[in-house]
Amino acid sequence: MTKLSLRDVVKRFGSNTVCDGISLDVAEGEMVCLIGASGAGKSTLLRCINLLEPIEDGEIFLDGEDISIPGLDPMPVRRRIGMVFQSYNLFPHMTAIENVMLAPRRVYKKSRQELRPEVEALFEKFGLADRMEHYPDQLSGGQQQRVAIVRALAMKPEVMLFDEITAALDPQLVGEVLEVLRLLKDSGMTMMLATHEMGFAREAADKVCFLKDGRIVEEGPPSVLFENPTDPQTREFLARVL
Ligand SMILES: Nc1ncnc2c1ncn2[C@@H]1O[C@H](COP(=O)(O)OP(=O)(O)OP(=O)(O)O)[C@@H](O)[C@H]1O
Repeated sequence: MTKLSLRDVVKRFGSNTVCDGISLDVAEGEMVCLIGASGAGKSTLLRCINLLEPIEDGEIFLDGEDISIPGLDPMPVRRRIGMVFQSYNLFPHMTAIENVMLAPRRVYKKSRQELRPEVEALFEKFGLADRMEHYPDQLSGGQQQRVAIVRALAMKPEVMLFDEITAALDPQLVGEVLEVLRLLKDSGMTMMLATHEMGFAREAADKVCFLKDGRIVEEGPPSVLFENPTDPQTREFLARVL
């Protein structure tokens, strides 16, 4: 079943067309990786889906419902579509678990006692059970990013968007964050990633989209896109990065 559907999405910054008519379907439980050179429009597309950026044209559907109608309250949509960024932005004066419980306490008006069992289970699931009471500066970058993912999951989203979440990490910490993505995929989460981690996209994605100048130039399963791309621009990009 299609969970997320983009139809001819156009996003401009002034005269710069950053998403130039993007159409894409993401099925329930699917992991879609957006790849492409810096400036291709990957981050902007994710930000449009999460309604962080208004779009100029086109539609975005979540479970068949148009979420891109101008003037629509973005907050209920953002509860359903979680997003994690390159910078984890945890509050430094709060422990990991307090960081994670903050939004659900405020948004769902739940008490710490009510939230704690489910939040602890998330920390456990992602290998952070012994880090719950640590402050961000007591955690490695990889652990902080995993806490940021747990924080997004605590809102019980139906779709997760990840924008270059390993780009700021030391290479030896990338693997533990990618492992979290694998676990999430195995648990059935619908996910979209902007990534430069070609090895991960190749091995874990259901579908890979190559973006160039705000357009999807080629899309398909990694076995086709990486092994036998039909588009010359895709071939040229892959030859450069692989
Ligand atoms: N808030 C903004 N205002 C003006 N231009 C912007 C804004 N955000 C992004 N852009 C422009 O949109 C284009 C696409 O940027 P975007 O960050 O989406 O690319 P990307 O593919 O995610 O690149 P990267 O891999 O470096 O993250 C760039 O030309 C960028 O300068």
